[in-house]
Amino acid sequence: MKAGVIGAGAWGTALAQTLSSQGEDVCLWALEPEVVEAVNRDHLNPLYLPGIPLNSSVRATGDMADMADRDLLLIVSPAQHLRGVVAGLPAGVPLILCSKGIEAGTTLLMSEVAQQAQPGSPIAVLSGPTFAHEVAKGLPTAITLACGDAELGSRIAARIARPAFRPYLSDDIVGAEIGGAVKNVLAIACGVAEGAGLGLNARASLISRGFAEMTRFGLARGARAETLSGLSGLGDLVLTCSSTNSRNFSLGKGLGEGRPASELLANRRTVAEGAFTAPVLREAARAAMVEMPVVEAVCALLEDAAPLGQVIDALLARPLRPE
Ligand SMILES: NC(=O)C1=CN([C@@H]2O[C@H](COP(=O)(O)OP(=O)(O)OC[C@H]3O[C@@H](n4cnc5c(N)ncnc54)[C@H](O)[C@@H]3O)[C@@H](O)[C@H]2O)C=CC1
Ligand SMILES: O=C(CO)COP(=O)(O)O
Repeated sequence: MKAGVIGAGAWGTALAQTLSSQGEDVCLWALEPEVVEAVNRDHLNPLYLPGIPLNSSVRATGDMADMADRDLLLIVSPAQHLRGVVAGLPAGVPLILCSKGIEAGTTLLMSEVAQQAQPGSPIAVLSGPTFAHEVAKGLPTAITLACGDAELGSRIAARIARPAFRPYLSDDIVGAEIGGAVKNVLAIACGVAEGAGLGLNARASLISRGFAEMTRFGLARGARAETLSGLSGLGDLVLTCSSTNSRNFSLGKGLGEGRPASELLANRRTVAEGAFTAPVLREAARAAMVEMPVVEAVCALLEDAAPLGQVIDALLARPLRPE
């Protein structure tokens, strides 16, 4: 069994570590030569997953040609790079998409992008409440594995499951993807509430009303409600909206403290996907006639379109309505 992991950020490295823990031959593709060197020489990824010793069986490469002999590929690039990355892969190999986002310019989900870039490759989506450093340490984690082909999904689930890493199978790819993409934007909103000192009631309201937005949008795009209330939707929303371990929550916290988005986003090495997803989600929601006021508010702050106080006041002044 030879798996390839494409993308050696925190999540790709954690997945490579988990997979390699039970005899899977794992080859990890990294963009940065210094990551390739550090993984192969020191069994560390100090750039993206500092302080976690990696299994010596995780081998890194900077050459996509090394993926030619892999029979399973996990795609863990930032969402906006997924199209380019997938286009360079060998054809016909099952792809597990682990990136969370919606493509700018097309408003396509990652599975739709991958289908365009590699039309012959079977696709599954892996998404859920999974902080990379916890998974890499072997802490207990449950995650959704969505696949339209039940037999392939079962085989992949059995192959990637580990004693403390439990995939739950679903056939709702769209639902799994929408939960993961939307929760990142809502985590920015919850971070804003934290940074601006709005209190825990405000955070709970944002999680709950944000989940209503996620559900409205998901249903409009063909997701199933039970997927959105599962690990890849509500589960990941709760995780990401409650901890500064989340890059999206931390970004929001900075915005809530009054720091400009341009400063918070400049020169960062790690990805806060919600910042890229927010305007694309707004565009897709407007096109589908779905109201997403929390998402609209996050966009206004990211675009520096209105002062923080005004954005908060506008949300609070919305007409009263039934829950
Ligand atoms: N970190 C986490 O706990 C989790 C992350 N994810 C998702 O996984 C995806 C990757 O995130 P992380 O591993 O956290 O990334 P990261 O923030 O740790 O690292 C950034 C990654 O982007 C890559 N990158 C930068 N420019 C690129 C380019 N031009 N082409 C291809 N790759 C490029 C870097 O090589 C690096 O792998 C994101 O969509 C994220 O939402 C999903 C679950 C958990
Ligand atoms: O997706 C994640 C956890 O499931 C990671 O969240 P952040 O990208 O906000 O750090």
